[in-house]
Amino acid sequence: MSVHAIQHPLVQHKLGLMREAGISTKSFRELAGELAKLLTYEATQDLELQTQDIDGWSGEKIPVQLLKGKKVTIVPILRAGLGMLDGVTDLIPSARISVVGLYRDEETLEPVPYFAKFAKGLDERMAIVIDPMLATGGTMVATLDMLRERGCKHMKVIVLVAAPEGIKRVQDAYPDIEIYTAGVDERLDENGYIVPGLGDAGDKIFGTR
Ligand SMILES: O=P(O)(O)OC[C@H]1O[C@H](OP(=O)(O)OP(=O)(O)O)[C@H](O)[C@@H]1O
Ligand SMILES: O=c1cc[nH]c(=O)[nH]1
Ligand SMILES: [Mg+2]
Repeated sequence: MSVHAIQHPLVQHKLGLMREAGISTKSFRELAGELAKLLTYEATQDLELQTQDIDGWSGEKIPVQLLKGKKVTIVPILRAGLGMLDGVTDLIPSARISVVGLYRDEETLEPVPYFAKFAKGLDERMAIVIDPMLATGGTMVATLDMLRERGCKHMKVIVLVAAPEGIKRVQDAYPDIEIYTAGVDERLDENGYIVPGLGDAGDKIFGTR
């Protein structure tokens, strides 16, 4: 598995703004969407192209490079993953969307699933799982397990911030998966929050803090 920690100046700037303690819901939400878009650009660099002849403006046939039409499903993890969804669909507008709902139990830090609705034909699709936070990794591994159980063979992960502990947990369970992130942070605190992190991303996106 590779971890792609994107160093692009726009990515680092936007991530820096999101870390500000007093950030408004509006700004946090906007930045989450913008970062999701930039990370999607990075995560789709290996999509295959094929040459097709089209009618050009001059009346001549011209060869152009178009996407080969790999089927994609985007998988937002409720709630916080919804804050990234528009950014991803801006770049992959024809993708099917599979939604999973899991929350992290505050005491045990283990994921509790409460919703799942998947696109058809997962065995033929690349799944891009989106969630702002990869903390202990429990939620992400549970989501990848659900996809794998339904036949999905090609999965990628986009998170805004990842903790080393979460990366290791995903890596141990899914050695081949690629993770795209704006930041690999230092550690988890005693409550399982990423430090320096972003705080509770779901609460900040939905304004429920
Ligand atoms: O890596 P983990 O330790 O499993 O933690 C990460 C999960 O925790 C947060 O969700 P939360 O449980 O707060 O739910 P929410 O999106 O509804 O706020 C976050 O959005 C991830 O889904
Ligand atoms: O730092 C963290 C960890 C889990 N969930 C969050 O929203 N933030
Ligand atoms: Mg939350």
